[in-house]
Amino acid sequence: GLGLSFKKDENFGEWYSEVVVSGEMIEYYDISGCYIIRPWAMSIWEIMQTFFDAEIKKMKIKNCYFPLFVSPGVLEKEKDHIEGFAPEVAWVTKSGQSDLEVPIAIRPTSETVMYPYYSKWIRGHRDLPLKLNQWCNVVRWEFSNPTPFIRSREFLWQEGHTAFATKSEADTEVLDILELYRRIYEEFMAVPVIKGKKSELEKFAGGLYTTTVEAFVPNTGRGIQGATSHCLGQNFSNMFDITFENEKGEKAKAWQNSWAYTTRTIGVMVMVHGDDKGLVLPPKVASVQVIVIPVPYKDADTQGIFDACNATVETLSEAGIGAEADFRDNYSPGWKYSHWEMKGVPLRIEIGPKDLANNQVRAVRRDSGAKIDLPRASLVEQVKEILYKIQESLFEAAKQRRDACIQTVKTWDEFVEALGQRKMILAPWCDEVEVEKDVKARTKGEMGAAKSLCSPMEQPEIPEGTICFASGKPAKKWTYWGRSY
Ligand SMILES: O=C1CCCN[C@@H]1CCCn1cnc2ccccc2c1=O
Repeated sequence: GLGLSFKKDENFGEWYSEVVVSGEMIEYYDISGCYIIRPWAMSIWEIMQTFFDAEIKKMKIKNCYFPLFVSPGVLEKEKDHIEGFAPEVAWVTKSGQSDLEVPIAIRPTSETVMYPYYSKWIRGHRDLPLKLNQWCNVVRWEFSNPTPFIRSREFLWQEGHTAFATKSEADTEVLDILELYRRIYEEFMAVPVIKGKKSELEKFAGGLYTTTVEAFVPNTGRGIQGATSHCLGQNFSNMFDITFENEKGEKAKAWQNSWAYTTRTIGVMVMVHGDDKGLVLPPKVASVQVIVIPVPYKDADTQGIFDACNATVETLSEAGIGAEADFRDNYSPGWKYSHWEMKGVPLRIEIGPKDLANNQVRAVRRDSGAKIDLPRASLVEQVKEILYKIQESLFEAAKQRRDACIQTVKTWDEFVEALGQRKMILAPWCDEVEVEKDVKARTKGEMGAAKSLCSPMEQPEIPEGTICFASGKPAKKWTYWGRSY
């Protein structure tokens, strides 16, 4: 088909909606906020899942599966945890023609589903640590503008729920998992993220503290929460009576964590790397890393060209490279170039009569458009090297674009100016909830208010006497602020 009708830098929202469909990742569905995840995106989810699942297995975390349905009594057990979220809970009220005696909730998250059983299973300190994870879907009936991958009423995620005898074990795991989330973004998606801690206002209200990896979308100037790793403290073990007899024979409350990343990761990757020709997939998450296109010329040895294409796919596949050929004879080479560029395949290999004669192939990089002639003799090493370079340069380019959007400020006026320039703003803050609420109130507008994104784990030095940009009180920490998704 034809190219995109919207340009990324001119109509970002329309560009995004179009590119996920034209790139064959998403099909729109007749229920608002719900999307079909097609194989081209599902394969990315599976590549990340394979990595993350292997890593948590190394940490002795076990997979399980709890029911989708939540009984109301248990869901509403924790008032302040649920109050802000209640409007998003979807309920089953009928089966067939008849009403259910009691409506049943569909899980928006699984704390209340799982923790009554944690209480039952955890008796003594030898039952700890209990570390479970599940790969599943969750439903949150949100009403703010639905966006494929970024904000949908049903999404896929993993949710880890762990219980420990001591706080220090929980604190350690929170950061171990956060590092895995950083790796998913930076090593696989080639998207730079900032590790940090959420403010009291922005954290998960049911927990003790929330850590996060924050990404940024330069085109919209909005931060986006990439994944979260919460320490729940003993809040839920108090609520659900998850106690154990410690070594001294005393009854003690478990220390818990919960952590998740979702299919939102795919949307962030599309937003950061995509361009006006379509998706741009980092090689690490591309199921097809190399697409081989035959370029026959009149009757010049067409079979020889096809054989060379097959041999190229064979050789690359044997070396563990995701390679395919497009032999469809009802499409021209030019059409195929555009098609596979739209799908974001990192590297294209063209084989025409000249290439055949010179025993070489013509490689074309999706990210830079660079054309490179590769002798067949050293094909595998060269392709591996090029894929490695594509991965690295995508990350470096994204990091440069993101860093160009960061502005450090000291005063309110500088803050407001930077916000107007759609920046991610690093400011010294007094860390008071009322002041954060005040910043939100003072920056309200049709673009949405500014909020705190995170306080980076890597804290720059705060010179003596530094005052908070918003309140003038003594600053306690450097914090990133901005508009967000
Ligand atoms: O993030 C995570 C990581 C995985 C496990 N859950 C935590 C916290 C979820 C917070 N949350 C988010 N939306 C909700 C929507 C409806 C009901 C409850 C909730 C809710 O508790």
